[in-house]
Amino acid sequence: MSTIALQAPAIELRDVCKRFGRTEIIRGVNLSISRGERHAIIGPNGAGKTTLFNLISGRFPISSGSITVDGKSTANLAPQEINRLGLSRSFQITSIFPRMTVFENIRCGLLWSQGYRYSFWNLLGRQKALNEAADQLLERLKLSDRRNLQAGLLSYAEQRALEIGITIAGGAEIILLDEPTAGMSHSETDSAVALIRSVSEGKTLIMVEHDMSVVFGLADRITVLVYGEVIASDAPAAIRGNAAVQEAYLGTVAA
Ligand SMILES: Nc1ncnc2c1ncn2[C@@H]1O[C@H](COP(=O)(O)OP(=O)(O)OP(=O)(O)O)[C@@H](O)[C@H]1O
Repeated sequence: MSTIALQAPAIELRDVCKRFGRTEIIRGVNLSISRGERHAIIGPNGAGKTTLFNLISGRFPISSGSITVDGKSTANLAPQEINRLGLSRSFQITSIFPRMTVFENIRCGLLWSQGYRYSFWNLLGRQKALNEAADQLLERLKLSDRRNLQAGLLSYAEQRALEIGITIAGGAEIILLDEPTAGMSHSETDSAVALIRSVSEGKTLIMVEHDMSVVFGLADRITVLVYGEVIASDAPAAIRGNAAVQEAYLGTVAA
């Protein structure tokens, strides 16, 4: 790896715009996220947070501007190619396989990240190293005792934990989590925060989250998006004290 690449931010967006038809949803976003940073993107409903994730992860092409992951341009790259640059994302809606066991879901995440597809399942499923890696990950997720249960039978919070596991299974250095604690009780949220803290240790974490206790408890830096524009990007204390942010967003939620 070159020195330039070593110094590059994990993610950099320059003047990124996204239009759907004539509507401009993301309007000239500049954002630089350092390696190892835990970064939260907050803002009112419809501000464009998920769209931003979709642009970073390559689900949608940008209309103009540029995005780099680890110093490399993602222009014209498919989501799986961006994934191979070391970026992995979760979705707002759970994307687990409900009829497969918890163990099989994790093993699937590991296989997928290694570039294999389901047709290789049986052949590779016997591999001892793969099974061991899956079991280790289940332990980190505190789901070992659910190993052989159909994933669809897990509690909602456990399903979200499993999803985080699938997201990190490939060892990605940059993890994008979309509303990881949505729909959870206080105690479930506390467990999810502990899990996210542990799995993102030493990695770059970017999350979209509405729960301000999660945001202010986890993030090193917070970006506030309003109507597709960044109105502030700063340390949590500065965000909390920012009058424009208070007016546009924090005044309306418990922070
Ligand atoms: N594929 C699409 N086609 C057209 N419009 C879209 C598309 N995806 C999102 N939008 C619009 O872009 C705007 C931003 O949506 P987005 O889901 O990114 O907001 P958000 O900040 O994540 O909101 P929330 O907090 O409610 O999840 C919305 O007005 C939405 O209707």
